[in-house]
Amino acid sequence: MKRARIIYNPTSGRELFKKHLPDVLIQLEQAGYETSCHATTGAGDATKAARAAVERQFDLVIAAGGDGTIHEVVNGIASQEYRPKLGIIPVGTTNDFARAIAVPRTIEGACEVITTGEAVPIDIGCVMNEGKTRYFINIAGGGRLTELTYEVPSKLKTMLGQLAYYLKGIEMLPSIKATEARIEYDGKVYEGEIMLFLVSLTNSVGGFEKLAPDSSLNDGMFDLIILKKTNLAEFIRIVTLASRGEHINDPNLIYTKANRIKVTAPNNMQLNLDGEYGGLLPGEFVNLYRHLEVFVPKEKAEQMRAGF
Ligand SMILES: Nc1ncnc2c1ncn2[C@@H]1O[C@H](COP(=O)(O)OP(=O)(O)OP(=O)(O)O)[C@@H](O)[C@H]1O
Repeated sequence: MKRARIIYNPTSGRELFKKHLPDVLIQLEQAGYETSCHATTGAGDATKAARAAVERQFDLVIAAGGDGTIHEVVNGIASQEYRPKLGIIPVGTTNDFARAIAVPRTIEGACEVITTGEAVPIDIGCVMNEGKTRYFINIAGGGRLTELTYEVPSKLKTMLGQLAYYLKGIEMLPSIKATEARIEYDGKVYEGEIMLFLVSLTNSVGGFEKLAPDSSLNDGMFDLIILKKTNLAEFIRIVTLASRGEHINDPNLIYTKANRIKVTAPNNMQLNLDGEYGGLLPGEFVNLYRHLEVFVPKEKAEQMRAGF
């Protein structure tokens, strides 16, 4: 029998996962997995639990939580030589990664993807900053706006879900200022004031499903977005365009693919990794080609093979 380890965050989203755990265990048992569980206790615990699952050579690690939990689990696995397959049960607030790999946002549906879907290799982002190596699965970014994701209190997210981010975004608008940065990408350089930069692995970021419309999960390339300095009115106009995927040809924006990206910023720019604080820049980003096998629905696996 194959062995699976569920790492779940009991505080994720609307805090519903634990109630469904017996059903999940039955579904996995029927699919041939002997399964055990770990409930996370706080920040960083999912990384430790994932590392322990690697050491114990589990075949499958299931991250049940929001993007923060998935991020932590990936950070426990990605640096290791033996990497168990990854399953996702999205019970968080935004669940960007689940949306990007077409995993349904019901517990039963997500479990079915693990039991009847296909494990496909996908790219993982790696960043070296502050003398550490960290990994991300969805997006890295810098600039004042990207800091709002970890300024939204957990209680507010439990109560309001996605709306909490929008409220925080509106509250922050007047304080969004441009910052100096130098961004080197595959031999090219942009230097100047920017509102934000994003290094994306998927097309689904912060609830914006068309932010990086050309992104592919397994082409070994990041989608790099640099938003140059704008005034507030321009900024709001571009965000509105971005919600419809119509921003990429805007002259205030650079949108390109790159495999290696180096960012330096003189003013202590913070790095956001999958919605979590990821230390200070400078940093260097490398795309790890097809580094981790993740369960996706069969149709999605076929699409990916066809190059979508
Ligand atoms: N027992 C716990 N109590 C409090 N916080 C926890 C606990 N376990 C994990 N955490 C922290 O909660 C953070 C956020 O969790 P997670 O991403 O799963 O849910 P979310 O915030 O509801 O969703 P999203 O990230 O999609 O907005 C994790 O990064 C982790 O550090």
